[in-house]
Amino acid sequence: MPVEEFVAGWISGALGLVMGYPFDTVKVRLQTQNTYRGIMDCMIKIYRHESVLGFYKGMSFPIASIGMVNSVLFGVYSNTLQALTSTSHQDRRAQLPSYTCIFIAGCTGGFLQAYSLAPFDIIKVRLQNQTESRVRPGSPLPRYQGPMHCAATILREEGFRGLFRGSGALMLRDTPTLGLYFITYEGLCYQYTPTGQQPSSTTVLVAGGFAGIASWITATPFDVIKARMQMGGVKQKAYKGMLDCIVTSFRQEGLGVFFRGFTINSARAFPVNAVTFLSYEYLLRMWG
Ligand SMILES: CN(C)C(=N)NCCC[C@H](N)C(=O)O
Repeated sequence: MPVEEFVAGWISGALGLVMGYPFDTVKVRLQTQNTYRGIMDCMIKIYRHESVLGFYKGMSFPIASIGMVNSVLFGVYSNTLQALTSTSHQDRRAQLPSYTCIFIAGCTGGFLQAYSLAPFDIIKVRLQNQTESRVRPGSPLPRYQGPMHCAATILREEGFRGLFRGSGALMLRDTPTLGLYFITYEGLCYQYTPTGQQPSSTTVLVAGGFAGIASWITATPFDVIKARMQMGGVKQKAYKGMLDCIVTSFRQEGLGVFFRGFTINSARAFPVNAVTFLSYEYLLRMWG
């Protein structure tokens, strides 16, 4: 089993994360809180009340964890494709496997990444949703004082299953959309690369960026449900389950609720995934 895809996936995932983290914080706030009038209002409020550091709340932990999760995604994708088509990463540049195989491999990677992501993602979302400004002497402490404290609090108050709150929605979000993610990436690289050559850096950047946009556009409705389920145990009314979350959100806020964070998700997706795929390809070529 080629392991370099796992390592390259890890590093490239961490680089992509840093690139897109401020967008991600704004997105999570828009999806789960009703106090912001839009992207600009949210950004201005975060900056005023929490300084530039507010955009990076909870980032140290995801750098390591998202790297690991991305390593599961890219490693499982590549190894599944190899098992399905008996081709290596290099062979696949000369002859594109069928889109069905790419889709199945992407969905398999997406399914497994969802469950490895769930406990880390809930911690990220809860920390990003803390609106307290920087801690000053005398000011009340935020509910969670860091990723470890957040994990321990969830375990204590909500049990082990609490760490997997929203994981069903996360799986529904990631399985099909990651199939689409890899189809878009491989298809665009193949289309714009002369036969037998490696895709240029520009092609990889653009194909990676568009793969990110295509997948996040389709992922947004379940992304909203997932974030709300994850926050369900904190301030908002607790949902009885995913269906209750969908129905209640729709009844109270209309169809538009499922597209909350759509613009920022798409804007974030391009640079994050352009950087992720470029560093991934670069590392594999360096080791290849
Ligand atoms: C639509 N979905 C769930 C994805 N495309 N997931 C892959 C993650 C890629 C990158 N770390 C990112 O956060 O965009």
